[in-house]
Amino acid sequence: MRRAAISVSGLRKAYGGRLVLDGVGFGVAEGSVFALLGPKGAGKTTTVDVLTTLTRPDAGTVRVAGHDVLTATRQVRAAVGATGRPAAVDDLLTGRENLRVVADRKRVPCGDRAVARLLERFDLVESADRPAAACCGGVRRRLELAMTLVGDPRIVFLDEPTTGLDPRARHAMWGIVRELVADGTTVFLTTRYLEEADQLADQIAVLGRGRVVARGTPEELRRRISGTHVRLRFADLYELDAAARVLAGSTRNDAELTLRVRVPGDAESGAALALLTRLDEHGIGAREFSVHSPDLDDIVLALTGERGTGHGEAAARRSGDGRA
Ligand SMILES: Nc1ncnc2c1ncn2[C@@H]1O[C@H](COP(=O)(O)OP(=O)(O)OP(=O)(O)O)[C@@H](O)[C@H]1O
Repeated sequence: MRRAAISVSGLRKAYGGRLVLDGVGFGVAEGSVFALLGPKGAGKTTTVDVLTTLTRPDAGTVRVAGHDVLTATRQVRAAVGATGRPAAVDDLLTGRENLRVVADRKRVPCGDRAVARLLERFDLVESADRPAAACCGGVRRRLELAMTLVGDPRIVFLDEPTTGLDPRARHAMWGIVRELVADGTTVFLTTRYLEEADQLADQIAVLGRGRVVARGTPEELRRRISGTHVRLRFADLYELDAAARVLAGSTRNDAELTLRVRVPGDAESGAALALLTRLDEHGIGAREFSVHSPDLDDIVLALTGERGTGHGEAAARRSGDGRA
């Protein structure tokens, strides 16, 4: 069992009489990736702010890197790096200068060498001497992350690290997060993309109405709402009838000539193939098939009754077509 990098229990925080966090609790194992998901205004940023000592909790116990955030603020700050306000990129400075400013603030020994290493590691050498304002989104995000990692913090907080990035830059960022974890860093992530949490997180906590409403691995969460289904489309009503008889319990749509079949959330990759094989054994061929996984909106809605912010962007949707 790995040690806890972060442990939170009974965390409460109100703003002007409005309770934002109402007894939040979770633990994050050292060297793991933890994702905090929740609809807009659920309190994700407030939680991160408490964990990084930017905001004082009203009640509860919050320990980060073994230190209490209220009584050992300095030690917590020395152990963590966070994207967002404290590491904000200065547009007028170059990437190298931005990194140097953070290194000086953190009193990192041999600052120039540390900066050069980070530029190299984050593929920022080419753009190092350009003003940050002239850099594209992916480069800026890498710079922001590099600034977060000045001084080699043991715990890194990433607030929506890939929002607004194109798929290539997003995948590059995922690679960086994986490298960090391979080096033993603990990553605390907030994201609106279920796919991102899926790809990166060992554990996910869903915040809703000021509480953690669900916790588990991405697969465990999927299973809880069991929304995964396979959709099969047939050439005509005759085939649809035959398939519906074979796949008892499926939902049919005569107008679209489709069958919708629920599958366990943890077996989706083989689910379509298994269904197609079963139909084939009865001499039935499907025109098209697609596997639909629940997205963040589905999960948040199912668990909290609140609509999330993913707008379906996060849908982990795989589809294919072909005859069985
Ligand atoms: N400094 C503050 N003063 C007053 N209210 C605040 C303050 N910070 C946050 N809030 C309120 O607390 C609630 C939770 O905000 P928070 O930013 O933590 O949510 P979030 O889950 O990060 O949302 P988002 O996805 O929009 O970033 C919101 O209703 C917000 O308006």
